Amino acid sequence: MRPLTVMIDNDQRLREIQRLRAAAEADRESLLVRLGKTSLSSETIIGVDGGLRAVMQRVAQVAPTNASALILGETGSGKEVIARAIHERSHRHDGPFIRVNCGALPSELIDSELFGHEKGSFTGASNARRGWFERADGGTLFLDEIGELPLAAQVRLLRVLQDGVLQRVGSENQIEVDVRVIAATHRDLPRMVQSGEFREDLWYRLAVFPIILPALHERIEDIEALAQYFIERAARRLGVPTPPLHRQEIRQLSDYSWPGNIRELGAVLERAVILGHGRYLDLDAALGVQLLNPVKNSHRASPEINEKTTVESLDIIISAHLKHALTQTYGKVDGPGGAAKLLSLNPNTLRGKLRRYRIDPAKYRHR
Ligand SMILES: Nc1ncnc2c1ncn2[C@@H]1O[C@H](COP(=O)(O)OP(=O)(O)OP(=O)(O)O)[C@@H](O)[C@H]1O
Repeated sequence: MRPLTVMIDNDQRLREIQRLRAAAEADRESLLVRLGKTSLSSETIIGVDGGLRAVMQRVAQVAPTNASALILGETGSGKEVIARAIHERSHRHDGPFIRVNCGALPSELIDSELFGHEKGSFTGASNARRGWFERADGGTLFLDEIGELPLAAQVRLLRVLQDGVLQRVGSENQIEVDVRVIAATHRDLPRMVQSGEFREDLWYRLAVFPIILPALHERIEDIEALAQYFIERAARRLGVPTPPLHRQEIRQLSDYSWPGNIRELGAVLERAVILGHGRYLDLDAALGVQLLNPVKNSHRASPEINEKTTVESLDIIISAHLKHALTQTYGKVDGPGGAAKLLSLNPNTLRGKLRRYRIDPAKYRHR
C-alpha cells in the first residue's frame, strides 16, 4: 500500500492539473469567440492611408511569403489586427487563423497545448488531443505575447519552426505540419535576448520580418477617423443615433496620451456615447474617468506632464465631476437633493462654476 502522504500529493496534483486544464479550456473558449464573428476583418482597418501606411506596406510585402513575422507594439495598438491582415492577404486565407495567448498558458500545459498529447501521457490526459500547431495546419498560428514563453518551451518551439515536424507529448511519432507562425509582443525582445530571458536563436528565427506598430500617440493623424469609426460602432451596438464629433473633441482626443492605445480609445468613445445617450458625446466625463485612473496612465504620464496639460487635465476632471453630480441630481442645482448640496458648495458658487465650464444643467433634466 502506498503511504498516505504520497496519495494526498497525487490527489492534490491531479486537482491542480484539472484546475489548470479548466483555465486553459476557458481561455480556449474566449479564443474561439474571438475567431468567430467578433473578429475584425481587414476591411475595417483604420489608418491604412495614414499612420499605418508603412506598416501596411510591410504587411503587403510579407503576406504572400511563408516567412515568420514578428509584430512589436504596445498593448492595444492593433497587433492582432495586423496579424490577421497578413493571414487574410496570404495564400493561406482559406485556412485557419488561430490566436494563442502564450501569457495565459499554464506552464505545465504549454507543451500539451501547443503540440498536443497522447491519451495517458500525464495524469489527467484521459483522451488524446491535437495541439494548436496541428489545428492550425494549412493556416496561420498567431503566438501572442511570445515574450511570456518560458525558455524550455522556446527550445521546443524553435525545433518545430526549423523542422516543420512535431511530436505530441507521450508520442514518438513525428507529425508534419504546414503552419505559418506570426508572433507578437509588447515587450522589449532584443533586451530580453541580452538578459538571457529570450533565446537568441528563436529571436533570429522569428525576427526574419519584424513589423513595428506605432503607438496611438505617434499616429495622431488617425484619431479623427478612428474616433468616427468607434462612435458609429458604439451607436450601432447601443441602438442610438450617432452623435456628432466636433473639432474641439478631436483636439481633446489628440491631446491625451493613450497608454492603452486603440483599445482604450474605443472604450472611452463607447463610454462617451453611453453617457451622452446618443445625443452628444460626453467626452469630458468619459475621459475624466480615464484620467482619474492612475494605474493605466502612470507609465507615460510623467514625461509628458507640463503646465499646460496639467491645467487642462484638471479642468477636464472638475468639469466631469460637476457633470457627474448633475447627472445624479437630474439637473437640480440648489435645494434639497440638488447638486450644490451633494458637492457641499454654495449654490451661487456652483452656478459660477457651471457657467465657467459652460455646463447647462437643463441638459440633465430629461434623464
Ligand atoms: N487600425 C485599426 N482600426 C480599427 N480598429 C482597430 C485598429 N487597430 C486596432 N483596432 C481595435 O483595437 C482593439 C485592440 O486591437 P488588438 O487586439 O489588435 O491589439 P493588440 O496590440 O493585439 O493588443 P494586446 O497587446 O492586448 O494583445 C481591438 O478592438 C481592435 O479591433
